[in-house]
Amino acid sequence: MSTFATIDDLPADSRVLVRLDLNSPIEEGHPQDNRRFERHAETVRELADAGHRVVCLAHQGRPGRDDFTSLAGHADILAEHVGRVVGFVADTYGDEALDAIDALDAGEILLLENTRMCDDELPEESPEEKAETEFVRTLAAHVDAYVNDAYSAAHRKHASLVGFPLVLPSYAGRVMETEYEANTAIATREFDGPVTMVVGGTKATDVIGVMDALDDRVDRFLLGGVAGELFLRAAGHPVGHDVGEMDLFDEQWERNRELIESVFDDRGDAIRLATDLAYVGEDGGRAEVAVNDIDEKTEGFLDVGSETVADYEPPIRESDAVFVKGALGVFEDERFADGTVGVLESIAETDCFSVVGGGDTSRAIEMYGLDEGDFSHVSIAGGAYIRALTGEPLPAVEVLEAAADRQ
Ligand SMILES: Nc1ncnc2c1ncn2[C@@H]1O[C@H](COP(=O)(O)OP(=O)(O)O)[C@@H](O)[C@H]1O
Ligand SMILES: O=C(OP(=O)(O)O)[C@H](O)COP(=O)(O)O
Repeated sequence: MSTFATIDDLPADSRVLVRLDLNSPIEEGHPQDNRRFERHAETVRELADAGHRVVCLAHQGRPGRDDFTSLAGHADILAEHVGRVVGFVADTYGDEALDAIDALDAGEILLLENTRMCDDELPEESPEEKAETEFVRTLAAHVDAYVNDAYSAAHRKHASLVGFPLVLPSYAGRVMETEYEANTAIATREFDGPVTMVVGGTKATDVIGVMDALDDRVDRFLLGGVAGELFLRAAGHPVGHDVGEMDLFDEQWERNRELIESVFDDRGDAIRLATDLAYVGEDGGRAEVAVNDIDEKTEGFLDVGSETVADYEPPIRESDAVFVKGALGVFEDERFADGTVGVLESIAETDCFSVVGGGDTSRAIEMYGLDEGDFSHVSIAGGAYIRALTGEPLPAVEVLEAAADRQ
């Protein structure tokens, strides 16, 4: 059981700052609806129905990346799920934001601009330093309480996640409560047979550190996505080619090279890498190549190949538990969905304990008509849930717990 206070403890008629995680896939500049909106809408609706004035904070993407956008479109999607108007101001803590907060009536909802557009938000610093920032001090003076519902971002020491609990009465929202409880129970669960982790996606920096820390809990790792290509590089294959403006490979390789090589040296026998990869062929369709036939780094690989999908099926079938973090390919494009969908189908066919995590990855379940009931738990958290598996505390949860002790 958690030791934080929840919104059941929130005093009546509060003006409350609520941190959500609406970080979503962006297509042609527009956020795509996903289960993060649906889940957070429950907390927001409950607060508004109870007569609180609700000021929402959230982030989208990372500066310099294509997915770094305004939250204007997010407000519309959130409103649809909540069933109430959600006002939006393109400001984080300036006069426009403060006037809109002050003008809220009971039951009204406001979403402020992307927290990462504010300089105080991102550098990872201690909660004490974050609590001193102008962003936190200014907003805190205009509200009565803080609610953190963003379990999926709780592994980040950003101002909107760790600063407010030091200066405001603080509570966990419904998503924070349920995700915390589910993921903590999973982290402490014992399994009799082999435990497998499917590791993919773009955030290699997050997953490689966790692979190292999960040394004694996971028996084998099945790799794909950007993380998988970085390990293929460590194995001497010339893969991992940056396409467009997204610097996914070279920067992450430089940053993690030593760790990747050391994890590979220590756990090489537990790590399964793709034996073939898929790319855009000359006719614009999906083409595949065996990893051993790749001589130079000329292609951007967007999925694992069909031989790899077949290779990954037996270890999944023999597992007692399978954890998924990150997609094995760019499944949003049907041509490159085979790896992600193939692995999810293999898991769905077994009766092992299974968890699928990640805001993007969990979306593949509904996009490709898989049945959520075939998985033990589908989490809207990715990095936070695998961090929880290591037993390491999440900074944003720790400050909520400390706040409850003081309240
Ligand atoms: N080889 C690849 N190159 C570029 N993007 C990839 C590749 N493989 C997977 N992806 C992308 O990874 C995304 C999921 O990454 P990530 O954010 O790490 O996971 P999640 O949000 O599920 O935690 C998917 O949207 C998918 O398009
Ligand atoms: O989407 C998120 O994490 P996830 O991709 O690990 O699920 C969170 O919003 C954290 O975002 P960040 O990884 O850009 O800090």
